[in-house]
Amino acid sequence: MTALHSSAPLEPGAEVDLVVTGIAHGGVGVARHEGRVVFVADAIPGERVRALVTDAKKKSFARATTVEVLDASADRREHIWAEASISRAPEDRAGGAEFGHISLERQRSLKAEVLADAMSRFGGVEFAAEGDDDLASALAEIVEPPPSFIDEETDEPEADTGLGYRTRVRLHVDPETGAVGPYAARSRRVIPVESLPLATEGVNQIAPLADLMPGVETVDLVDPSGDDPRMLLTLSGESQRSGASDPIHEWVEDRGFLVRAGGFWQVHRAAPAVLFTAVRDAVSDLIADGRFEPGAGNLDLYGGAGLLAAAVAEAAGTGVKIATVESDAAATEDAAENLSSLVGALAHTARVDRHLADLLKASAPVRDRLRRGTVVLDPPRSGAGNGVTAQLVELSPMNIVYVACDPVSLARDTRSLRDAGYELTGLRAFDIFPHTHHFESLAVFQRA
Ligand SMILES: C[S@@+](CC[C@H](N)C(=O)[O-])C[C@H]1O[C@@H](n2cnc3c(N)ncnc32)[C@H](O)[C@@H]1O
Repeated sequence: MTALHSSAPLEPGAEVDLVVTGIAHGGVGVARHEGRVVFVADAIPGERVRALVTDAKKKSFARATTVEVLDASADRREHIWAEASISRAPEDRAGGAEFGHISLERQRSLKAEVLADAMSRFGGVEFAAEGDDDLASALAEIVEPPPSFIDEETDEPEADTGLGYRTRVRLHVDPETGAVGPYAARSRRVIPVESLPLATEGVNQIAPLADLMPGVETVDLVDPSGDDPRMLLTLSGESQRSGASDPIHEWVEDRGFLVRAGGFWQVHRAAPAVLFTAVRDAVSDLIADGRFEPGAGNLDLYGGAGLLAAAVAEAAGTGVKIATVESDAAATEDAAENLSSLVGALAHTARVDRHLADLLKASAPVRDRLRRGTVVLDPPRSGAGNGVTAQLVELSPMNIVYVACDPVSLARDTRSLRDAGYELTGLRAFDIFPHTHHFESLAVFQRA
């Protein structure tokens, strides 16, 4: 039986037995079958699994999904979401919790491996163990867990379950049946589910999981820290979401932010505070090293509603000069409001590449102020990219504080910045998407 599976050809629909030896970007295991790489979903490095081949078009690699665990890892757990478990057929598994079958500690060490591997292969940065630590334990500490919340009933810190954190969830509607649910992993098939274990209680209370919603395309559930949870609907064939521009309030510790219901806001209920604090601390370190000038041309690129510019101001004082650049006009309006207590803050609606192109044509005194400045950037998943990175290098700010949600994009941009003479002086990572393969990183670069 095993021998038959082991030698089965790699073609869609075939089942093969695989030994999973590593983890790849995207949260999939890496195995080999007759010399060819196979990316295996729902497995853990160290396991032997039987997997269904789902895609074998490429010569260099194939894709497969675990259907049975033959030798389980000690880190395998019952999936946190019954509807995403491997007891279901691959096409019936809910997507969005692809690490939900792994212990939280191992999830974090796998994320650390992905970061270290990306930094080594694309960024030219090798992770080294410090002191008596071996590399594995040094790596294990790179990805920091989110802080515990205090349970309002017991006044004790909540257990670290990695559940109940998403304040934003998008559900989809099956165009034929009207059923509402998440997409299946790697497909656009709507999977009806009984609950959303990664989402907050507020999101779960309003989630229309048992309803049929014909004529609706997407259902966005939003649970702001300062307002009641709400649902934004996109009707079939329309691009606007109902209520998307309604103002809502978010709290980051004791600081209030105005945001649009449909605008960008960090997803984990702890994430705004985690990233605010990390950027504030990075800027405080630059100040302590005499490398930060409050009156220089400081920038918060991809600035959203101004969360990270506010973090810079918390470290550098309310007299800091800083401009946010954001393509969404409504988010820029919110940033202007959120930063209104800072006399030196400006909020621009612009694409970052276009804004930087304008700055590069500015007068010599303006260019000099920008050269003495610090750039914070928090781009979408694709990263700054070669174009914006080249513009940053030409602008040549003293420091770059880069917040990244994709480790490979960060690593690629790290190489460009290092090649241009920037030194990577700090790197942290935060597990603010538990039970998924995602995590956030913060890298600090200093001009030599
Ligand atoms: C990851 S979010 C970060 C927002 C903000 N820093 C925060 O933490 O709330 C990225 C933001 O970049 C904006 N954006 C995406 N592409 C852009 C571009 N080319 N130029 C300017 N802003 C862009 C999005 O609208 C979004 O608000």
